Amino acid sequence: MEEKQAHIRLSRQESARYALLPGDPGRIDSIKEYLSDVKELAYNREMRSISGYYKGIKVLAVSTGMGGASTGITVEELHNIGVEYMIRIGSCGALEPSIQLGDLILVNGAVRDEGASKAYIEAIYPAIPDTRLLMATIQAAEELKCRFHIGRARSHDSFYTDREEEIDTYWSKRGILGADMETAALFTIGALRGVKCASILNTVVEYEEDLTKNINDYVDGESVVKQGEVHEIITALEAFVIENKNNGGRDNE
Ligand SMILES: O=P(O)(O)O[C@H]1O[C@H](CO)[C@@H](O)[C@H]1O
Ligand SMILES: O=c1cc[nH]c(=O)[nH]1
Repeated sequence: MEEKQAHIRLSRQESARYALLPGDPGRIDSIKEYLSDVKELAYNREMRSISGYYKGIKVLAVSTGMGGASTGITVEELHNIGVEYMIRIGSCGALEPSIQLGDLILVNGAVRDEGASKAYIEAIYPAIPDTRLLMATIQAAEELKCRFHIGRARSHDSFYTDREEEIDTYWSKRGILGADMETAALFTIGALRGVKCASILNTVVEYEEDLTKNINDYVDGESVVKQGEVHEIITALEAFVIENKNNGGRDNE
């Protein structure tokens, strides 16, 4: 039996070609609803993992925790056990006024305003997704007919400095759609390791809305934010199906 990776506590035997990466370990429970033959694999620190099948394809779901540092560790260890495709299933605050709660952002580039990616390579290196995987997420979101936007995000390391409003205004005026904490590290470290990455963000805070405000918008009895989470999970899983088909169906069970 191969040794388990230090943090994710997984080995090659448990691995899969495809992985969903939520930040929040709690989101693993939502992902479970869409998989068959689910197995709980490990739960160490903020990294909780399951495996399961979607339309015959084996996938892992592994939470990264918050921020670039723990995301970088998760990406490295998943790469070590043979994962080739990773899609972040995240949440974000909108920086573009027209983006509504529950809208998805399919990220086509991220501002590297965090520390982890800079520990690897200078800031002029771009944080961009794998083009084909991004295209697969766009196709999947179109087929699902959910509300989505394609554009840039800003990944950051702080929530509560004295400059948050000023920073948000700055990036909002420069066409950045939303803010999260992990996408830039995922894209940068993933690309350096040859992993194909994409990031889908569900909007949980509208632009200039108070971060601590209780979210109370409901559609058909379901929170629009919860609906956005369902949309991002299905979009990512369908993107894996598209990618697998493009590769000749090599992972079909
Ligand atoms: O919901 P997740 O995926 O964790 O994403 C967002 O939520 C956390 C902050 O509340 C950060 O991790 C941010 O990127
Ligand atoms: O406003 C927000 C909400 C989630 N994640 C962020 O990074 N910012």
